[in-house]
Amino acid sequence: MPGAVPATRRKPLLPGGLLPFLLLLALAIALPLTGNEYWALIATRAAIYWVLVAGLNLIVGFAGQLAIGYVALLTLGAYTTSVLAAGNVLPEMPPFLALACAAAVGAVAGLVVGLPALRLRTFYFAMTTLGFATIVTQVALAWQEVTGGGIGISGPYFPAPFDNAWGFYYLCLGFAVIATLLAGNVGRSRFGRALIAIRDAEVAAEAAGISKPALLACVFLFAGAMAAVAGGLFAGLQTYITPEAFTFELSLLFFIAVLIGGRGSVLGPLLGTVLLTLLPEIAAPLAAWSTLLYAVMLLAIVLAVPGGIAALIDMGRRRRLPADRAILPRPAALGALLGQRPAAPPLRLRGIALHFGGLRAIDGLDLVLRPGEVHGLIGPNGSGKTTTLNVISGYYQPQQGSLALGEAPLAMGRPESRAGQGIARTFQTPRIIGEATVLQNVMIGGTVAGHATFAEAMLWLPRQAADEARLEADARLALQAVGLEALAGFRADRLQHSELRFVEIARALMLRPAYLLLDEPAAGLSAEEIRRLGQLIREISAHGTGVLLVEHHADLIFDICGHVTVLNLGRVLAEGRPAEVRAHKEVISAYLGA
Ligand SMILES: Nc1ncnc2c1ncn2[C@@H]1O[C@H](COP(=O)(O)OP(=O)(O)OP(=O)(O)O)[C@@H](O)[C@H]1O
Repeated sequence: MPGAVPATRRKPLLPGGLLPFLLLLALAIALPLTGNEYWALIATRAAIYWVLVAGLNLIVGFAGQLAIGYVALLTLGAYTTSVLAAGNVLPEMPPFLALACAAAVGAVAGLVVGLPALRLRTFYFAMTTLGFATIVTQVALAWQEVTGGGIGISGPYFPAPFDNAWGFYYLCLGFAVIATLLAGNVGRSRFGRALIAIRDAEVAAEAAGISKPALLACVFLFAGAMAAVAGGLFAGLQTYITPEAFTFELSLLFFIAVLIGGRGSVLGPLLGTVLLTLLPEIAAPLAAWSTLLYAVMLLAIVLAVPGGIAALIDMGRRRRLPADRAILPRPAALGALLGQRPAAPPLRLRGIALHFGGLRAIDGLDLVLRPGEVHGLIGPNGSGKTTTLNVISGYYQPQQGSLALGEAPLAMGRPESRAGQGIARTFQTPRIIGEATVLQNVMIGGTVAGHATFAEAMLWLPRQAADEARLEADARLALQAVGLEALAGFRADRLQHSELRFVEIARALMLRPAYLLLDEPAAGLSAEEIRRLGQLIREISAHGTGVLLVEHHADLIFDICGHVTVLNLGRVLAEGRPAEVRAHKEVISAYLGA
C-alpha cells in the first residue's frame, strides 16, 4: 500500500516558500502610505508587467522556449479591451467584460503563436514570436476604422473605485496576486515539473509519459490569456494607446525579467520584473539607455550568476550534503511502493529489423520478456543492445517486425505511450534535471499517475492536492527503496554519478512498472554498489516486474539473471539459462573471452 511514509514536510505554497511573497505583498499594500502618485504609476506598471511575465515565465523559464515577442499579446489584449469597451465593432461593453473577452482572445492567440514551438527549436521559434509581434502592430496601424491606426484609441475606463491612481493600482495589484497564485500553483504541480523535464531532459520526460504538445498547449493558452489581461490593464493605465506604445524594448523587458529572475522559479522573475521596471525610473538619465541596460544586466547575470536572482536567494543550494552517503537500498520500502503486482502478459519482440542507412543495427531479433524475471541482454559494443531497448521503449521505429504486450501490439516510435502501458526505463547516461531536487526528479516519473487537470492544478483544487500528496509519498518510498532518501531535498546536480543511476531507477519505479528496462545501470559503480544494485534488481523482479538488463558487467548478469540473450551484429548469438550461455563456445570467443 503506497502512502505509508515518514513525516512529510508541509509543502511551500509557492516554489521558494510563501514568506518572501507575503513580504512583497505587505510592501505593495502599504505603498499608498508614501502618498506619492508617481510611485503609484511605477508600481501599477510593475504589477501589470508581472501579470504578463507570470504566464510567460512558464513558457520561457519552466519550459525553456524562447518566446521573445510576447509584447504581441500585450498589444492584442490592449487593443481588444479598448476596442470592445469603446464599442467600435460590437455594442459598447463594460470594461471588465471587455477584459474577459480579451483574455479569451489572448488565450487563442497564445496557442496560435505557441504552436510552432512544437516543431521549431530555439531561434526559429523566437523568430516566429517576433514575426507575430510585427503582424499585430501592422494590423493595429492598418485597421484604422477600428483601432484608430497611427492616431490611436482611448483605453478602457475602469469605474470607481478604480478611477484614480491608487484605486487602479490596487486593481492591478489584485490581478498580480491572482497571476502569482495561478502561475505558482502550476509551477509546483506535476505540470510545472513536467515543463522543466521537457526543458532539461526531454527524452526522460517522454519515457515518463509526458505529452509535450498537450502540456505546452495548456501553458500557451494560460500565458496568452494572462498577457492579454495585462494588455487591457496597460491600456487602462495609458488612457490612450497607439502602436508605438508597444515597443520591442517592452518585449525584451519581459523576456529578460524571466532570465535574470532564474529559470524554473516564480519569485525570481517576479523580483526581476520589479527590478527592471524600477531601474530606469530610479536612475532617470538611464531611461533612454534602457535597452542597453537590459543587455548589460543579462550579460552580467549569465556570466556571474547563471541561476539568476532565484539562485542568489536560494540558501538551500548551499546546504551541506550528508557526510555518510552510502547508497543502502531498502527492500521493505519497495514492497510498500510496488505491492505484489498482478502478473503482466509477456512482452514479445518478433523479427525486429532496424537499420540506420546501410548499417543493420538489429537484424531479425526475437525476444520474450516475462513478468518477474530478470532478462540479461549482453554482447560486444555496437551489437544492438541499446537499439533493442530503444525499440521496446518506443524511441526507434523498426523497419520490420512486431512488438506486443500479450496480444496487444505496442505502437512503434511513440515513447510517450509506454509509461501508460507500465514500461519504464533508465538511460545509459542518466537523464536528470540538475536544477530540480532529487525528490522532484523522482516525482516526475509518476506524472501520468496524476488525476487533476491543468485547470485543477492552477486553482489547487482537492484532486490536485491529493495528487501531489500521493506523488510525494510514493517518491519518498521510491527513494527509500533505492537508498537515497537522505538526499531527497538536494539539487540533483550535486549528486555523484553513481547516485544519479539510482535516482533514475527510483524515477522509473514511480510507474510501478510491469517491465523495467535498465541500460547499463552498473556503469561507473563501485564493486559494492554493483552488489547492492544486483540485490535491488532481484527484489524488484520478486515483486512481479519483468526486468531487461543491458549490461557489460558479466558477473552481475550471470549472478542475477534468470535468462540471458547474447547479441552479436544485431543477431541472437545465444540464449538460455546463465550457465548454458556462459559455457557457449561462440559466446566465449565473441564476447566473454577465455
Ligand atoms: N541513431 C543512430 N544512428 C546511426 N547509427 C546508430 C544509431 N544508434 C545506434 N547506431 C549504430 O547501431 C549499432 C548498434 O548500436 P547500439 O548502441 O545498439 O549498440 P550497443 O550494443 O548498445 O553498444 P554499446 O555496448 O557500446 O552501448 C552501432 O553500430 C551503432 O553505431
